[in-house]
Order: sequence, then C-alpha cells, then structure tokens
Amino acid sequence: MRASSQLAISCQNLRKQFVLRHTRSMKEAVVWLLKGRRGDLSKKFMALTDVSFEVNQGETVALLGLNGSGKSTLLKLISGVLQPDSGSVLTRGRVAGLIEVGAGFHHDLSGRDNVYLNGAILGMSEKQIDDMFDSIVEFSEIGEFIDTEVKFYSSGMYLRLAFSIAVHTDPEVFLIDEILAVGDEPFQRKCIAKIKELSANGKTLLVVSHDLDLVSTVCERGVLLEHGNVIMDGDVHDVVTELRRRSRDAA
Ligand SMILES: Nc1ncnc2c1ncn2[C@@H]1O[C@H](COP(=O)(O)OP(=O)(O)OP(=O)(O)O)[C@@H](O)[C@H]1O
Repeated sequence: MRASSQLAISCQNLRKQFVLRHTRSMKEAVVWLLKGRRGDLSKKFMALTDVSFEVNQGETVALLGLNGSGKSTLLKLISGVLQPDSGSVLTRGRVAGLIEVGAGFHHDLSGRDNVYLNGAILGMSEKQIDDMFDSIVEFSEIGEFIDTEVKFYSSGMYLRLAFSIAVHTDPEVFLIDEILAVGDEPFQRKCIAKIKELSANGKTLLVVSHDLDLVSTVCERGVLLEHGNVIMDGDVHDVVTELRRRSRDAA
C-alpha cells in the first residue's frame, strides 16, 4: 500500500493483543462450563494499545523503551510480519526488514540459494541478483561458506548474509531490530558505517536498540514506547535522556 507523498511510514491507531494462555485449570474450565461458557478463558496481553506515528522519507528514527514496551511488535507490524488487530500501516517504497536473525532464510538451502530466495522476496529480479551476487558475498565476508547450508551458520553469519542482502536490495525504508548485537565488533562497525551511508543517501531508517549511544549517533529522532503507548517523540538525545531517567527510576 502507498501513503501520501513525503511519508515513508504511517501508523494509525495500531492495536495488537497477544493470547498468552489458551486454557486454564480444570476447575476454571468447569466453572466456565457451568456458567454457560460465558466469558473468555484465554489470558490476553495488550502489546500495543493505540499507536499512531509517522516517519517522513529520509528520517532516522530510534524506537526506544524498556523491555516489553512493544518496540519489536511495532516493527513487525510495519514490516508486515504481523498484522494489527486494528489500525493501519502504510509504507512507501521498498521496505527491508532485519528483524529476527535468520528469519526468511530456508535452513536446508545453502547461503547461495538463500541469497536468490531472499533477493526475490525483497523484490529483486534474478538478473539483478546475478549482478550483485559477488558484492553481496564480499560484504558479508561469508567466503567459502556461501555453499554451506545455512543451518550450519552461526548467528553472526546469518546476520552478515541477511544484512548484506538487505542493503544490496537498495531499500527505501530500512527496519532494524537489535540484531546488530550478534555481529562481532568489526562487522558491527561495518554495518553502522553502511547504515550511516544509507541515511546520508536519504533512506529512511527505523532502528530498535538498547544501545543508546549507538542510536544517538545513527538516529536524529526518538520515539519512546511504554506499555504499548508512545509517550514521547522528539530529538533522539532528549528521548534517550528521558529513557535513562525512567530506567534509573525503575531500578
Ligand atoms: N507472539 C507473542 N505472543 C505472546 N506475547 C507476545 C508475543 N510477542 C510479544 N509478546 C509480548 O508483547 C510484549 C511486547 O513485546 P515486544 O517484543 O514488542 O517488546 P520490546 O519492547 O521489543 O521488548 P525488548 O526490549 O525486550 O525486546 C511483551 O510483553 C511480550 O511478551
């Protein structure tokens, strides 16, 4: 779906609830039956209550918040991995999501086959992938392991290949969730340099990370989530300061 001109991402009134437990004890089930099956036996958790925010093309935004505040859920709704219970998500241009390490890879296929599979999923033609294949492998530093089945890859190797494929698809919008943490330091530095290059080229970035120093250097804007609500949206330094204050209070 497409949003209006300048917007890269538009989220309106997003709500997402998860079912935590489908059944209760035998006693609870009997009571429920005796009451004529009224009510709901499952336990639910509201991960996102009513989230609205917009990101313009070229903006670099950090999604911040304490554990369980709803950051990853929001990123998954934007990438389309999850569907909201209500509300809408619109994105403009090609969206590349690095959300879960290894997600989107077929474990029984080699790295090479996964490059073609993922490239196609991200909207590249076979010819485009042919042309970029060597560059993808070179950036990933996977080397001779490119013909090994990815089920034998370490989490760092998954990240290297997934990151390399994603940046080579030349996305307009790049969604990154924490995964950089599994890369070793030299590769992390390389990813961060690449992310800064994407941003300098006017790409839109939405980053989830607990590395507040990192997001302060990569992002301009911060959006702070708490219990599934946006409670602050502004300059990343101000939002990081507020999150640090709340983290101290929570300790
Ligand atoms: N598939 C799921 N089923 C049930 N509950 C879920 C599911 N996914 C997320 N949740 C719950 O929703 C809440 C928000 O999770 P989410 O992963 O979005 O938080 P987060 O802000 O990214 O947290 P963290 O900083 O720990 O990564 C959490 O309480 C989590 O347990």
